[in-house]
Amino acid sequence: MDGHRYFAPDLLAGEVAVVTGGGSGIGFAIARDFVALGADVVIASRSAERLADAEGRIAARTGRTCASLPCDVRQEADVDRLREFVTARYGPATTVVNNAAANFFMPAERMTRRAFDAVLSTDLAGTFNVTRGLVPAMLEAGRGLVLNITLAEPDRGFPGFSHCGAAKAAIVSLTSSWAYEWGGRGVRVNGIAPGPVPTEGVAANMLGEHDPARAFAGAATRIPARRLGTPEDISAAAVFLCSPAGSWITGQNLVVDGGFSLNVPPNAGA
Ligand SMILES: CCCCCCCCC/C=C/C(=O)SCCNC(=O)CCNC(=O)[C@H](O)C(C)(C)COP(=O)(O)OP(=O)(O)OC[C@H]1O[C@@H](n2cnc3c(N)ncnc32)[C@H](O)[C@@H]1OP(=O)(O)O
Ligand SMILES: NC(=O)C1=CN([C@@H]2O[C@H](COP(=O)(O)OP(=O)(O)OC[C@H]3O[C@@H](n4cnc5c(N)ncnc54)[C@H](OP(=O)(O)O)[C@@H]3O)[C@@H](O)[C@H]2O)C=CC1
Repeated sequence: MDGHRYFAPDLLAGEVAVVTGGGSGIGFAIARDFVALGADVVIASRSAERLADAEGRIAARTGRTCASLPCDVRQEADVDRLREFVTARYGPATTVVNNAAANFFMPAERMTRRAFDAVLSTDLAGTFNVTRGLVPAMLEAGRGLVLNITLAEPDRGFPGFSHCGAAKAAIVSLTSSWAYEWGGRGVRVNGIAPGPVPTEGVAANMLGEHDPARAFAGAATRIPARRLGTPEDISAAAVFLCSPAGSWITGQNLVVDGGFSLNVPPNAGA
């Protein structure tokens, strides 16, 4: 079920959106639904093969095309190329979704500096690089949107994934600072904090030796809504925040998690 069926078909017409990590998981759903709702979309990540496959799947599902460009968000030169590509193809970006991320299980006492840097440079510096590259044109135009994919309450920590927790906490802080600094110039900045969504990225990088099916089933029992999230749950919130319906919302970190972050015991209120 695609999230776009809840929205007017031309809701995002006129928007030029860049979705990093748009070739897989949550980013793919956001890109697909933005395309379906009339936006011009460029998906960007490292793997050209993954991007080409995603472009094909988006065209098949929506009947509209998008564009893609290989881009490592850690590299400022790649982001410069991305800005030039988007501008030549569709005009300056009006929306950026900072979704690309890296994360893997690693006990804190075993974490090397290289492992820490691998995650911080992708998640935090990547979000900075892409936003810094694309926002000046938005400020010049007097309109724009930045949407960061974050984590619920990252200041409470993320045991086993402390590098990712630190990066996401910093991104939530950037969300507030940017929203304040750019609010008067027509640029809104928000976050979405997803709860557990069983993507391939999570299965491949976050579960260690655990069997993914068992781990996901166990996680579902700890969610008040009694189900895991879907990429469509997250893309529906992204569409809302990036549409005119969200025009007075800025500086927020919207938690979309079926109540997971409430820490309600599985049988409470049942
Ligand atoms: C139940 C529901 C729950 C649900 C839980 C709900 C909350 C989820 C919150 C967030 C979820 C996500 O972000 S999910 C997104 C997951 N997706 C991804 O991670 C994208 C793909 N990831 C990757 O490509 C890689 O993991 C990535 C880190 C980027 C690799 O980058 P690099 O190529 O620069 O890194 P490398 O040079 O290979 O390695 C750098 C160092 O990092 C270490 N390293 C790299 N990958 C590693 C790995 N998988 N496991 C251990 N260590 C790793 C290496 O050992 C190196 O350290 P040395 O050994 O010292 O040299
Ligand atoms: N799934 C979940 O439960 C949760 C996810 N999140 C967040 O949601 C977002 C999406 O996660 P999800 O869909 O699960 O994971 P995926 O692994 O599917 O997505 C990660 C994407 O990031 C891209 N990427 C990784 N490194 C780079 C890089 N250096 N430059 C450009 N692109 C890169 C990958 O593409 P490529 O390999 O081609 O570069 C991939 O498409 C992330 O920000 C994640 O932290 C937050 C909370 C929960």
